[in-house]
Amino acid sequence: MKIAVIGTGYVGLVTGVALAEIGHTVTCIDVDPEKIAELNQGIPTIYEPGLGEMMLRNQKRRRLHFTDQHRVGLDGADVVYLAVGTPQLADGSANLRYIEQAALDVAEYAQESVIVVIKSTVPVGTNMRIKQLMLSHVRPGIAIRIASNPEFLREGSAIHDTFHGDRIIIGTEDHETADVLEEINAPFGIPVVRTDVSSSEMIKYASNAFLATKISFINEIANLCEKLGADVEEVAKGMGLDHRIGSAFLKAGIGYGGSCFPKDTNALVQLAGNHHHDFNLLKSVIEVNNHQQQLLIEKMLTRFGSLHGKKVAVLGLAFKPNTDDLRESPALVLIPKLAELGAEVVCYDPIAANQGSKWISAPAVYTKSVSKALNGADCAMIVTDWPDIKRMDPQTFVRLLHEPIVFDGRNCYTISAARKAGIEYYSIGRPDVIPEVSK
Ligand SMILES: NC(=O)C1=CN([C@@H]2O[C@H](COP(=O)(O)OP(=O)(O)OC[C@H]3O[C@@H](n4cnc5c(N)ncnc54)[C@H](O)[C@@H]3O)[C@@H](O)[C@H]2O)C=CC1
Ligand SMILES: O=C(O)[C@H]1O[C@H](OP(=O)(O)OP(=O)(O)OC[C@H]2O[C@@H](n3ccc(=O)[nH]c3=O)[C@H](O)[C@@H]2O)[C@H](O)[C@@H](O)[C@@H]1O
Repeated sequence: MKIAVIGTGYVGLVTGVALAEIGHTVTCIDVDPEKIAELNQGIPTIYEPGLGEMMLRNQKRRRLHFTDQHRVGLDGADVVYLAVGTPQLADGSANLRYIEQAALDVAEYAQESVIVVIKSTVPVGTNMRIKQLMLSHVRPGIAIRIASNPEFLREGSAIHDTFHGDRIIIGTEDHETADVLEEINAPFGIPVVRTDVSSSEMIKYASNAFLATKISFINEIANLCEKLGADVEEVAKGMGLDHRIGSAFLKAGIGYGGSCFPKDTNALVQLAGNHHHDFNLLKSVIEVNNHQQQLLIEKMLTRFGSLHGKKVAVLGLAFKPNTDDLRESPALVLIPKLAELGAEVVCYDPIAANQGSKWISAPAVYTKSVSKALNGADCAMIVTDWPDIKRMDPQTFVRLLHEPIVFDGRNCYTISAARKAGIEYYSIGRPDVIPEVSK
């Protein structure tokens, strides 16, 4: 079975590498020649634990190839995965320009009948529209079979998720196509769920929207806990033990970010609206998240009155640990706001520090040294729960900050550890810690 993957972003690259690892011959295609040049030198273009070694291994086995030429990559392919971006348009809906172009690329170069698998997250109905688009452009006699096979990997644990996923969803129009895809995926040993194309497309949006809902729900509970003197970590633990609820995605914080939850929740609201369905619940989830991203600034203003002239050490830029991805990171909201309020900002991130100035135009200094960021600052703001930040002794704040005042958007330390260290500590959904001397 010869497989082509169009798009070598997060999903395309991980899909291509994983399919090669389980024994298939895969060619990954991207329009970006620089990306392809790096990949051909064995350099992974994304930061993802475990990806680099697996990629190199399969390049050496000659099972994994990269090209910027669609003609070369699609030559003789039996199955083509489309894994291009579906970013958000100004109105919140999904931009399908890239997936349409990728489909036209397949139609142009397909020499024989082909199965086209859409991995990208696309609104319900897109697979069938893409099929029609291809059929109207392929040479006569070539059959196109379509399959929706949404991706559920998380950045930072993409390789683990791909090999240990909970399910593989395959939405097709016919059993034969589903048989082929089930056979391709069999070595993963993950349960396969066969369904129709539209339901498969909806499973992806509904899953992301539900996870985002869990996060906004626990964040609302956290905000209420602060007012009522409860501790959200205790509440989440107590709730999560009920297996009907589950403990995952109940970590309160400064809101969800990343390339998918924000865009996919907006796209689902738009999709619903296009069909005269007002998705009020999801609108509230988004609203709660937007407010949550501002919360640390509100806490700082309450504490200091004004941030003018304050030196703030921002710990973490990435939208979550183990990735250098800043897409929709709360840092993109918080850093410009701090600068606007007159604060001097120094940002630390172990991996994403050099991305800072590419993403954020507000004045700020970026460093890969946590002590450089903290040294002499008036307070620290924790945006990403990187393991090294979580493992750090809270005494470090006492040693390095001008005053040991910490605003923690990720609840990295226990209340007792903060008390013991003698720091002034404001976290999410938990009691504030004010040392006696600061009172
Ligand atoms: N990033 C993630 O963690 C996840 C993403 N998804 C979905 O997967 C899709 C892809 O997301 P990412 O990998 O993050 O996208 P991305 O934006 O990082 O990468 C897309 C790649 O496709 C290439 N490309 C665009 N048009 C092309 C064409 N016609 N031919 C060849 N290459 C082309 C671009 O140059 C780029 O390298 C999106 O729909 C996203 O919602 C789903 C699950 C997880
Ligand atoms: O469609 C996608 O792109 C992917 O979106 C998410 O994956 P990802 O965005 O990589 O990261 P998550 O681990 O889900 O975290 C997303 C955001 O939610 C936040 N989060 C997560 C969990 C939690 O309990 N609390 C919380 O605030 C994280 O800090 C992060 O900002 C989903 O988890 C994947 O299943 C999905 O494939």
